[in-house]
Amino acid sequence: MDRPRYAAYEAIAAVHRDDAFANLVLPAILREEGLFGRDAAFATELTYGTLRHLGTLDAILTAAAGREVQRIDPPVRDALRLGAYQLLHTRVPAHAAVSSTVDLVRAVGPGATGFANAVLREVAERDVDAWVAQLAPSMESDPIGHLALAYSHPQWVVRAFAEALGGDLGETTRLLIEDNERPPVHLCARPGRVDAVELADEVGGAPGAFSPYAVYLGGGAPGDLPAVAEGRAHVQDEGSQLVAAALTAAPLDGPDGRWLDLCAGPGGKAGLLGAIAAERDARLTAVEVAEHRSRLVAQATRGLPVTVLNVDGRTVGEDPKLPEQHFDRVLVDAPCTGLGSLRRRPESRWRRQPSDLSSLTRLQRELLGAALRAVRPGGVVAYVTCSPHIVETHVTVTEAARRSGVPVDFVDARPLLPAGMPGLGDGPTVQLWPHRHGTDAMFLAVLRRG
Ligand SMILES: C[S@@+](CC[C@H](N)C(=O)[O-])C[C@H]1O[C@@H](n2cnc3c(N)ncnc32)[C@H](O)[C@@H]1O
Repeated sequence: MDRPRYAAYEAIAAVHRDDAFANLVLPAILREEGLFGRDAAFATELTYGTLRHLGTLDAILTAAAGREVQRIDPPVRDALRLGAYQLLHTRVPAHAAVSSTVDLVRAVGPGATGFANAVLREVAERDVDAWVAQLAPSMESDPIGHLALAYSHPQWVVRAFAEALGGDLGETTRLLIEDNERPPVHLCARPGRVDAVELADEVGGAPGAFSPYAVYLGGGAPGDLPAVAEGRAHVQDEGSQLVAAALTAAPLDGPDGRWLDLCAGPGGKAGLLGAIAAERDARLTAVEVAEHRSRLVAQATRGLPVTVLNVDGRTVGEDPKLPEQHFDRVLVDAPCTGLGSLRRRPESRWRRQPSDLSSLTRLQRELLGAALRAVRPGGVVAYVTCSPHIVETHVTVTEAARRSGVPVDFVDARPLLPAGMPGLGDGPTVQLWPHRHGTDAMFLAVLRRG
């Protein structure tokens, strides 16, 4: 059997059968199968592409099979998804996509080879645009339903994006298209260790458009880079760099040596904040509730002026290491739905549910409340999410500030980002976007305690 396709099938099946994460399970499968170079790249493209386009593929397979895709045996269903992806989204010739999928079905669901052959031949009758035209509701009658099917996102996610974009469906469409692209790897050149231009030269990449620390990697595995192994750089989306650096750019009167990161795991932003703290004689306390993630924070900040605490961030005022009114700058990079980084996690759009929002927003409010207790009068708090969902952004910030009983003012976050950055809106908060900035959709609100 074709090994790259088998590897892709195994990864997709593990995501659906075992709730695995594609970015973790696929590298292990590629190693087991001994796949490198072009074969590994092909298997990766098939896996990620199939998972991203799953919603549209399933609608097409349902029509082609004449029965709900959910009623097809799971191994055969995943093989068909992989075959349909090749037919509709790659340059693989139709006969090769069909015959390799039938071979796969012979191994994973032997009774279904005739069925698989017939369904894929039906899928191959049209291209993806013709299928969408046939199956999606019209843009006029049901724009959210249309965009969801055409660009393979759940309807509730499309609705949330459209709302955060002020109802602009043209921009929403550009965002959905961007979510289906393979995102480039961004590196963060750690200040004091390496300069972004030097790092770009060293790794054959290009300096980032906005963050002074960002380098866009051209290709290759970032884990193999000496700069990453030696702690001069780490992998981090440019948007994450910008919002972490914004906290350190907020003007402050008085002392500026005690910084706090209340949700630090696995340590990307703590790594950047720690490197900036080292240059400014400050010290960062990095809090993470999950033990294994707090160990990752310790690894990510080795050699930097960072103290890692494996405690619940909501214990400010109870834990003697987290006194109230003590810190000058506080970051709350809150747990969230992650709807702003769907490009990087191909299966996550199908896993997340609107029902996740209520427990997450409660936790977000409590953590931001704790941050407002931890910061000293005159100090600043940055609230960050990698989600643009307004319930996790504007609603959480407004509610947490209102309930905190602490006097706070919004600081305009736009001047805390590099000069000349386009598309930052009317302030005082900032929402970054993949289709506008090439970053994850990070949200940033900066509050100053009165
Ligand atoms: C969005 S992630 C933070 C990412 C991190 N700042 C970075 O840049 O690598 C949120 C983190 O908050 C942690 N967390 C969740 N609840 C927490 C709590 N009550 N106290 C402290 N950390 C918490 C999660 O385990 C998770 O690691």
